[in-house]
Amino acid sequence: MTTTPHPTLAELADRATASRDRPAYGHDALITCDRLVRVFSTDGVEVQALQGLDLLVREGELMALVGASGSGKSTLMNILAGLDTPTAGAARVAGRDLLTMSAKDRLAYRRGVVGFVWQQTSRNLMPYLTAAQNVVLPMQLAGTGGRRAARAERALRLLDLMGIADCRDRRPHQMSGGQQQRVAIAVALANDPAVLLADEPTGELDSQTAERIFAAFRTANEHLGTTVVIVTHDQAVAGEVSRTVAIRDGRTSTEVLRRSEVDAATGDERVVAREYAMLDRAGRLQLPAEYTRALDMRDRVALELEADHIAVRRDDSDGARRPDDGVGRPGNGLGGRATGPHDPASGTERPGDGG
Ligand SMILES: Nc1ncnc2c1ncn2[C@@H]1O[C@H](COP(=O)(O)OP(=O)(O)OP(=O)(O)O)[C@@H](O)[C@H]1O
Repeated sequence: MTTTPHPTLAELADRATASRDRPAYGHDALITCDRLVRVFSTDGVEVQALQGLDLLVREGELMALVGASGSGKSTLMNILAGLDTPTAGAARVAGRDLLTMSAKDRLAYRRGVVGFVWQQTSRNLMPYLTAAQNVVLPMQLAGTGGRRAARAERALRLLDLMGIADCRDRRPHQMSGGQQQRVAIAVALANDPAVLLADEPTGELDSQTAERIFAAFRTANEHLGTTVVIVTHDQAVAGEVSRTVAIRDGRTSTEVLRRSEVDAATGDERVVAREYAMLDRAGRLQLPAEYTRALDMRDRVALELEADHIAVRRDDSDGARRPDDGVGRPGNGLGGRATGPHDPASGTERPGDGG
């Protein structure tokens, strides 16, 4: 639609209808985090663990979340698991509003809608129960899975799917760390959850075992259709999924999408990975620190709208030119706009903080 400086009433009505009919943010996603904020206050000090995080996960996805220590990954996982509540923003999982759920709904959510696997193998399983009994337990608590024999049968099927049927009568201390994590995945799947959340599930394991755990998540995703979100530091795991979302300073910053491409000439299949920056609904974008450093961009940059892209250039205005600049690169003067770190339109953002 073209915009005119003085729209007619009819044009205004058309615009209003167009924006009303536009689907809401995340309307078709299984997980929607919309400007999610979580502030912790301890001893009068406030920590903003999540600072307006946006994330959409579609049904049936198997994706990874990565980020430096303290970036907010566990905080997000605890919220999605229904163990913690956000301070502000919106979070919906499989149609449940995580901010307004009652205590009763929250319990039902934790038992039936999400399953989780934690890093510490000991946190996932009851030490005095066998593998099969551990898998039956969530069904007993939720009153699902039918009669006793049906629950036992389902437990065995899940252990079999995870490739550890032979461990069914063993207690956790009689299994390896990798076997325990695969039992933990079976436990998390017991009530057929919509989403499986895993926080560093391979953190305590060697790389070969980690590979097997990842294969178990893939099996759950492919055979049962479960949506899987894995927080990981493990580059190998991150490299195996089709989408990796990076969290930085409590916000989603970049996304890597991988897809297979067949080389037209040789017929060989290869995986192509491409990194994207996240553009939020206020139009904010974080530039990678290595890009801004390479071009010595700081404080403010000049933007130019081109036919199919937006150019971001170093601020070469007279006031900003530094003695060591050497070559000046004046903009073309066609509609260039400089934005600063405190542009009123962008709130209090620091573009590309290098953190
Ligand atoms: N219960 C809490 N009380 C106070 N601050 C907290 C609490 N939980 C987390 N934080 C703080 O919130 C920030 C994000 O923490 P979080 O555990 O989510 O990070 P993370 O990305 O999971 O880190 P790691 O990879 O080390 O587990 C950190 O600064 C952390 O110190």
